[in-house]
Amino acid sequence: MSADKSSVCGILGLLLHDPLSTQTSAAGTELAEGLSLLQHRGQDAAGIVTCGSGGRFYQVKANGMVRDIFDAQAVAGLKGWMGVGHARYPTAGSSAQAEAQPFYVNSPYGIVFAHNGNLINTASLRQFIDAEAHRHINTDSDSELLLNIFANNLQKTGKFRINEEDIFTAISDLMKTCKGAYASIAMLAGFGLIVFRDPNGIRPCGLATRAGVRGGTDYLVASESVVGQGLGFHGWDDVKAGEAIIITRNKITRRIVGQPEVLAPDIFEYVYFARPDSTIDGISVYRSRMAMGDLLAETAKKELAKAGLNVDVVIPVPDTSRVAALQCAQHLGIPYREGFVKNRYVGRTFIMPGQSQRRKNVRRKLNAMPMEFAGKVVMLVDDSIVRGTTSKEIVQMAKDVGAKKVIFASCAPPIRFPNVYGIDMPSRHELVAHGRTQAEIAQEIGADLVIYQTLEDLVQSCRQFNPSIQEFECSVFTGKYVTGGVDERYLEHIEKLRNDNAKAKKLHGKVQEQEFLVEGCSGPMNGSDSLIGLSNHSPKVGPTAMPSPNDMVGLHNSWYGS
Ligand SMILES: O=P(O)(O)OC[C@H]1O[C@H](OP(=O)(O)OP(=O)(O)O)[C@H](O)[C@@H]1O
Ligand SMILES: NC(=O)CC[C@H](N)C(=O)O
Ligand SMILES: [Mg+2]
Repeated sequence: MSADKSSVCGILGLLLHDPLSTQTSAAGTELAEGLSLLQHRGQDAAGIVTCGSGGRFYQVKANGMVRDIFDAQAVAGLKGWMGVGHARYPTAGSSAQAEAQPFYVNSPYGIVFAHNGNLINTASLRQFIDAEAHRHINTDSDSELLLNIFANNLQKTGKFRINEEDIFTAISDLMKTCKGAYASIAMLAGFGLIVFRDPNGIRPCGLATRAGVRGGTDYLVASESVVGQGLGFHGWDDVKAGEAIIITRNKITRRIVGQPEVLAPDIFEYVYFARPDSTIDGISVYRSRMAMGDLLAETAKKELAKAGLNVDVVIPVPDTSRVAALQCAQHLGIPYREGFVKNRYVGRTFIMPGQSQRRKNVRRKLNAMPMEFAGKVVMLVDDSIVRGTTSKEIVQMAKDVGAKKVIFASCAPPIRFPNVYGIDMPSRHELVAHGRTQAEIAQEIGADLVIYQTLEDLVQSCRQFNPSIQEFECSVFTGKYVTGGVDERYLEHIEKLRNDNAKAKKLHGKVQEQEFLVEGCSGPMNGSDSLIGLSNHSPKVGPTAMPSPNDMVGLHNSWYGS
């Protein structure tokens, strides 16, 4: 993962009570700010859609980083009192701009939709949507499918105006049909926000409130609590597994609609994805990483004694592992040193399919300080070893600057299986631990010894802060998928999508698509874009591309503010 940093998504929803905000870009401004606090979750594309007077939607979305897409001009066009945002790293379909979120469908009622997660039964859903629901799906994105299942369930009521019961029933039916992970936010034109989390609550999502500027309550929904804190919201509350929440200007209604509602949050959020200053399902990410360091130290003590090694210094692999490495060093009573300095100005290298490019990128990103390594037995601590690209390169760098011996310790157990719930883990054969013993992994990355956290200790690092959580989603370590229903055919399918060759091909396709756009033709469009023709696509190519806000053709809506 080192080349792309994160490979999950961030979702965000905001509803302001202030009636005057209908005419301003107050919500759009805060959404852009909030999205920048979720940037670590996905750097491929970002989008915001707001809803203004008359239920009209305004949209800005593009490939690239939040700060590049949402400049003052873009934000100024995002008018309205509520909105939805998304920062994307694709796990299904491609990274084409047409698959950037939020998605939109005009029928019924006008729905905007953002999704974090991944569906595992897309083939049968696609068949249903096509053959039975007769709805058009224009991309390979699973999120567009999820939106259309939701829209179809609402449409089935046949009502001009739906009520809360109808919405809860639609989501309950969706949860029976859609398998996989989904933390989702839907915005109904002129009405409000609808939030739901799959029956295992695999991906994180919570909400918070604050007093509105002219009275009433403002609502925020986001993947991580850090957004609430950053925007001045209080009382962070996680959406429960299988829960659906309807938020309007005047009221919030919550109900568990999914079965079996066994919370099993993805443990990798704590290991790597989430920001340390977030709390997810009642567990501080920071504290869980400290605990990972403590428990890793216990395992390290045993393994080092077995190998007859005495460590001189503990060095983290920046950034994520710092918290755990410091704690591990303290627990072992061994000095902690920042032996690697990270160049924080190396931006994301836009989609890196090749292994050689990834390796170069590690060297560009990290630099070793010789005095911390020379003549020493060093223990490097990282949060996880995925492909082994970072560890291999880093071990070599440590040796190049004179380390006597290099021990590599991981806060997570060996990763041997792909993730199917919204993390773009590489294909099995690209995982360095797949089919290798611990000794073989050490040999592969060039370390004198590799130490892994046990799964039991990793679970304990998180669970001790919220013992009510009975289960965590740990399939990347165990191959056991919490939802069931992941068969070998599906795994083969995602392997084909995720291996380096496939990504290289996609990249090629993307370049072609961009060239296509330069010539002024339209690329693939998602639902809404078919209404607004080309305007969703930036006429420019490259990271500086900046779309102008689009006035999406919204239905005139009498729910609010028309
Ligand atoms: O085995 P690999 O395939 O190399 O992947 C594992 C590495 O990737 C991540 O770091 P990254 O540089 O993405 O982010 P960070 O700065 O948050 O640690 C993670 O923290 C590991 O260091
Ligand atoms: N990482 C994610 O949550 C991605 C969401 C969705 N599956 C997509 O590919 O756009
Ligand atoms: Mg790292």
